[in-house]
Amino acid sequence: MDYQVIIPAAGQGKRMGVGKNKLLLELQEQPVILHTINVFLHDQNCKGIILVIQPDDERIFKELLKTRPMKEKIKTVYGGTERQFSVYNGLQAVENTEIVLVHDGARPFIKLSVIHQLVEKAHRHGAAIAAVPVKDTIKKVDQHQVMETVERSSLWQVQTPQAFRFSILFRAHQQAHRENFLGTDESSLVERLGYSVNVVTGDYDNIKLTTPEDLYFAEAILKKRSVMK
Ligand SMILES: Nc1ccn([C@@H]2O[C@H](COP(=O)(O)OP(=O)(O)OP(=O)(O)O)[C@@H](O)[C@H]2O)c(=O)n1
Ligand SMILES: C[C@](O)(CO)[C@H](O)COP(=O)(O)O
Repeated sequence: MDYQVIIPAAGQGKRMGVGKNKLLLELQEQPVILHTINVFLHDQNCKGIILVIQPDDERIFKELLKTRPMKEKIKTVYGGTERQFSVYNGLQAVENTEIVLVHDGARPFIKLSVIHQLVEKAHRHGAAIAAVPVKDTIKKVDQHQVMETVERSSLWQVQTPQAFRFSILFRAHQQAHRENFLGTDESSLVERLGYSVNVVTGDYDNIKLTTPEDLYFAEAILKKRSVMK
């Protein structure tokens, strides 16, 4: 089943602390953002990629994409000050698709099998997200004091991709915009409209590169993959 994907890549990478967009850092001699985009470029079911960038990064992203095969699938738009605003800008550039995915540029290890399950679930149910069960014990803490140990059997760590019928996600973003609601993922906007969201079991390798130690994990994942090839 065909789909289009919005890839938000307009963040500042403040928690990575490298003084530039972390998606331009290299993993095995290739910028993080290319690892992410390549997955979708090579997927025949992906009919369009909306890459959301900061104006300051435009020149460098254009240069990176110049030699990519099938680069005509990529449309570039500018992002906003928050991830949600970047995705909203991306949504406005999507044309003619039943299913739209949102996938963080900062998650370069997404697998095609998960993408395809999400697309099918979104087609059938309207909304689907990738997530993995929480592995640690979770506690609520206030000022370094434990308030509560949370029952974890129903807790899942949510990732991207998140897949939706375009009409649902667009409406959810419009409503969030009108009501000044800011969520940390797309699903939270859709949940507010009363839709149920399907959960596809993702992959613990699908990490988001957020803080410096994530780069070590990323190198380890790439190494494991090259050994398994
Ligand atoms: N205004 C923003 C903020 C984030 N993102 C993108 O959303 C994804 C997930 O965000 P996060 O990991 O929080 O990235 P940053 O915002 O760059 O990180 P930080 O919060 O540490 O500055 C990243 O691919 C990032 O580029 C975006 O497109 N526009
Ligand atoms: C959407 C997301 O990847 C789900 O885990 C995440 O919430 C985005 O990251 P942020 O750091 O909250 O912007």
